[in-house]
Amino acid sequence: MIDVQSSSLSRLFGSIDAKTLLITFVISTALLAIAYPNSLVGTKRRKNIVVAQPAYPLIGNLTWILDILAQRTRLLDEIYRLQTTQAKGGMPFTMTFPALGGRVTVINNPAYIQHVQKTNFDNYPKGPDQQRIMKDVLGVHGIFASDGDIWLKQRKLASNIFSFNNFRTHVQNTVVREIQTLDTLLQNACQQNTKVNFPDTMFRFTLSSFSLMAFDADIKCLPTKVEGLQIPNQFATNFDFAQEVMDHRIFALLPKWSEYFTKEGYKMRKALRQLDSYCYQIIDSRLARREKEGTNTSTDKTGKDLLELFMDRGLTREELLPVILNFLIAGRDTTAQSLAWLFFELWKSPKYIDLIRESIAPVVGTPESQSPMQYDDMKELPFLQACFYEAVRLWPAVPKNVKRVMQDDIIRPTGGEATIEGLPDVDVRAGESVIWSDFTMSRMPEVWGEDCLEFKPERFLEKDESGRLRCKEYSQFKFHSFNAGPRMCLGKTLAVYEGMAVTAAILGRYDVHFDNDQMRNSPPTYGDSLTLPCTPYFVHFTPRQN
Ligand code: HEM
Repeated sequence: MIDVQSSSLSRLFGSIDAKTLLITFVISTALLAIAYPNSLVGTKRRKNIVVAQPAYPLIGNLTWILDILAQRTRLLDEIYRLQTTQAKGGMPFTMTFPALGGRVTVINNPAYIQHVQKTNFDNYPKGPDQQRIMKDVLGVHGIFASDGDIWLKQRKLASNIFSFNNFRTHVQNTVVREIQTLDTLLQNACQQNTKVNFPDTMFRFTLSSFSLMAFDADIKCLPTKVEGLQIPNQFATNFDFAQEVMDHRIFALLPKWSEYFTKEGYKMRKALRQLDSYCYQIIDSRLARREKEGTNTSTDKTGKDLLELFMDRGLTREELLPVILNFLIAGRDTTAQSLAWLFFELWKSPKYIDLIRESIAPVVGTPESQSPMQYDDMKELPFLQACFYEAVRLWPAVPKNVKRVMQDDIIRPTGGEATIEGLPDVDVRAGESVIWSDFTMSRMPEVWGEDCLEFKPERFLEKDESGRLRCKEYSQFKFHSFNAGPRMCLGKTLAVYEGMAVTAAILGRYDVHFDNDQMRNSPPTYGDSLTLPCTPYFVHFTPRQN
C-alpha cells in the first residue's frame, strides 16, 4: 500500500525537487497575498466599503476573532469601537474570517436594517449559523432558530396568548399576583435590614411570573423571605450557562463536535440534561392533568396558556421541550435584564426616581395604600414608560444579531427617521452574513443625536394634539431594541407592562439605597451571553412613608 502511494507520488513529482516545490509555494503564496491583501483567501472582493482593521493578507480579520475567543477583548465593545473609530458617520464595514460564511458585513444603521428586515426579509433568514449555535438548547424548530413555515406557525400560535383579552385577564392577573409576592419579599428584606442582589431578584421575578402565565408551572424561585434568595435556582444557573456557551459558538472556528473534548462541552451536556429533565417535569405533569381533566387545563379559564395552545396542536412531548425553552429565554431574561439596567441608570440619575414617583402617585396611590398597576394604567404613565424605553434603548436585551444572505443582493438604504446622508449601497453575496448591534446603534450620534450616551427618558416624550404628554413611538427600525419587521418581538407589550408595573411597585413603596462604593468602584457591566445580563449589584430597601 505504502509502496503504491509513494511510487505514484514519485511519478507525479518525480522530476520536481524540494527547492522547486518551495519556490512554487512562496510564489503562489505571494500571488494570493496580492490577490487578497486584506481579506481571507477565497472570499469575494468588495469595493467601496470600509475594511475593519487589523486585516491581513490571506487571513483577513482572523486575529480579531482570536482575541475575542480568547476573551482578550469583548465582542460588543469591539463592534462599537470599530463603528465609532473606523466607520464613523454610520458607515457600514466588512470583515473576513473563517466563520459565518467567510465575509461579514456590519450594518449598524436603521436605513440598512429596514431593507434586511422588511424590504427583502426572505433573503435574510436566521439560517444555518443560528441553528448551529442554538440547536441543542432551543431546537431547530423553536421560534428563535426556525425560518419559513415552521417559524410562521409557531408565531401565529404563540401570538394568541398575547391577545388583547388574554392580556386583560390571565397575563395581568399573574403579574399582579407575582408583584404581591415580590412586595412580601422586599418587606421582609426591610425587616431584616438585608440588602438584595437586584439583578438576581428581577430574574427570579420574571422566571416565576412567566412560568406561571405561560405554562401554569410554579417554579418556586421567588421566595417571600430573604433567606430564600441564598438558594441558587438550578434551572436559572444551567440556563445562563447554556446561553454563555451559545454566545461563544457564534465565532467558533472549530467544528461543533470538538465540544465533546472540552471542559465547557462536558459542562454544557450536563446542564442540558438537567434543563431537559426540568422542562419534562412541567410537560409531563400537564399531560397527566389533560388526561384527567380534558383539554382546557389552564388554571385561569379565561384564556388558554401557551403550553395548552401548543398541546392542542398535537405536539409531542419532545416537540414541546424547545417551546418551553424558547419562550423562557424570551420571557425571563429580557425583561429582568431591562429592569436591572433601568435601576442602574436610576442610580446614576436619581432625579428620575423623584420624577417617576411624582408621575405615578395619582394613578397607583400613596406608598401605604398603593394598588398594583393595571394594564389599562399604562397609557396614564407616559413618563414611567419613557424611562423603561430609555433603559431598553441603551441596554438592548438582544444586543447583536446575525443573518445569513441567501441570494446576492444590494442592500439599499431605505426610509427611516435616521437615514444618514451619503450612505452607500452595500453589495452582499449568497452564503455571507450580515450583522448589526443594537448596543452600538443606541450609542451612535448619527442615530440618536449627540446625547446618545445619556440616559434621557425625555427623548421618548411628546405632546399629543390636546397638549397631553404621551410616550413617543419611534419607527421600529430606529428604536430597534424590540426588533422590527415580521419578526418583531411578540412580547413587547407584556415586557413593557411588566417592567412598568414592577418599577412602580418598587419605587412607589420603597426607598432604594444602592451600595455606592460598589457602584463606583466596580460598576455593573454586561455578561457575555446571547442576551445582555447585568452583573450583580446590591440594593437596600426601606419602606417609604406617605
Ligand atoms: C424588554 C424586553 C424585551 C426585549 C428588549 C425583547 C426583544 C426582542 C428581540 C430583539 C427579538 C428578536 C430576536 C431575534 O430574532 O433574534 C425578540 C423576539 C421575540 N420576543 Fe422579545 N423582547 C423582550 C421581551 C419579551 C417577552 C417578555 C416575551 C414574552 C414571551 C418576548 C417574546 C418574544 C418572541 C416570542 C420573539 C420571537 C419572535 C419571532 O422570531 O417571530 N419578548 N424580542
